[in-house]
Amino acid sequence: MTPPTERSTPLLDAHLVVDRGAFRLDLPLRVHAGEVVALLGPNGAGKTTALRALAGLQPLAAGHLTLAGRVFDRPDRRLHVPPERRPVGVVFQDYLLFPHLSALDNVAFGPRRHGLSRRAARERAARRLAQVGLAGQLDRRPRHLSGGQAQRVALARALAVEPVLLLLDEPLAALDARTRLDTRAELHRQLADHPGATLLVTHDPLDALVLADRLVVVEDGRVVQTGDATTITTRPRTDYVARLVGLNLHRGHADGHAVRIAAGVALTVGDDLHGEVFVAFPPSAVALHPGRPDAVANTWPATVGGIQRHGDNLRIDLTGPLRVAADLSPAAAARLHPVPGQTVWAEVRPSDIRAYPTGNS
Ligand SMILES: Nc1ncnc2c1ncn2[C@@H]1O[C@H](COP(=O)(O)OP(=O)(O)OP(=O)(O)O)[C@@H](O)[C@H]1O
Repeated sequence: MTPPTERSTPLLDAHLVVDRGAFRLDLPLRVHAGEVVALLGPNGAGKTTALRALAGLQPLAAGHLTLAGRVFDRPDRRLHVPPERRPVGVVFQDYLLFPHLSALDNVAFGPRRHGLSRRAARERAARRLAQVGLAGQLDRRPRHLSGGQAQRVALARALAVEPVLLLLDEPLAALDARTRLDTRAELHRQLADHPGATLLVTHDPLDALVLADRLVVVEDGRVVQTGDATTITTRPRTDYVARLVGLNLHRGHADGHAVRIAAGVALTVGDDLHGEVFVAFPPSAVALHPGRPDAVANTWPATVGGIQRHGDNLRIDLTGPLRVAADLSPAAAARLHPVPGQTVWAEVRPSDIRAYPTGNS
């Protein structure tokens, strides 16, 4: 989609404040027409709570929720519109299809409730199912559908009410790896055609990166980072995001090209910066040597911790002044023979390190 301008009015404009016991979700959220936003975060971050609040299943403690200019939640004015009166379509993680209804009647259910005649609702449902490639499966009950087909029925059902806001809760989590790949591509096509706002809740970074225009990362009920896929994957701002995108991340103090990271470790970086910075580099950029290498910059002594297989390589966790993951090719591993507890020297080339200020996101 064309990126929305900063000034255009978002279709979804919300500030979700929800209390669940000791946990508080405090999440500003704006999604424009045609935009797909992924809400990404670790277990317990508050993703499901946000989704339930948007659907109207969870009352807000404070804040507001506006869809296409209409207010649906304003606790300070005691305003709360119940789920069934919201222009919201939801694809639940396990789809929640009605087992006793055919695919067609599952999809026709929403339009019927919105007042369409039985015939009009079934016509719309048939059209929706055809759009997701299920024209031949209209009469099938959910138990006779494959996982991928059930997912598409659930999507057709959510879209059949022509929602202003489409909510997807881990939409591919229930599928096996192969079906996931095909269904992800299919879902991407369907979302591109959806004129409303879409919010995708997931803890799978691949789903978020493939399906979303923008990512909002939450940890412990708060937004920790937001941006497009490139920003998130190249400039992580928390350990969680760095792990998600497979980068080593450290904070340090920059003085030109030199960044002081920890006691005794300073890294030379390509970027010329001053003040507090993040430095990020991939495990594949870390070379390991049995003794001190000749390179003058960016070497430090480290201790081999855990060793795991990582694709064709070995992933080594290094302890010492910097906790860093390093990937060793089979050839490099054969030369080094890493064993836990072994002392090695780590080296990263300045050109492989990205440095950026901690201040703005
Ligand atoms: N019924 C409840 N009562 C009290 N606290 C709850 C309840 N349900 C969830 N919580 C708390 O709310 C917080 C957010 O949970 P939530 O399910 O929204 O996270 P999530 O990001 O969706 O996690 P997951 O990826 O594991 O589904 C958690 O700390 C959890 O302990």
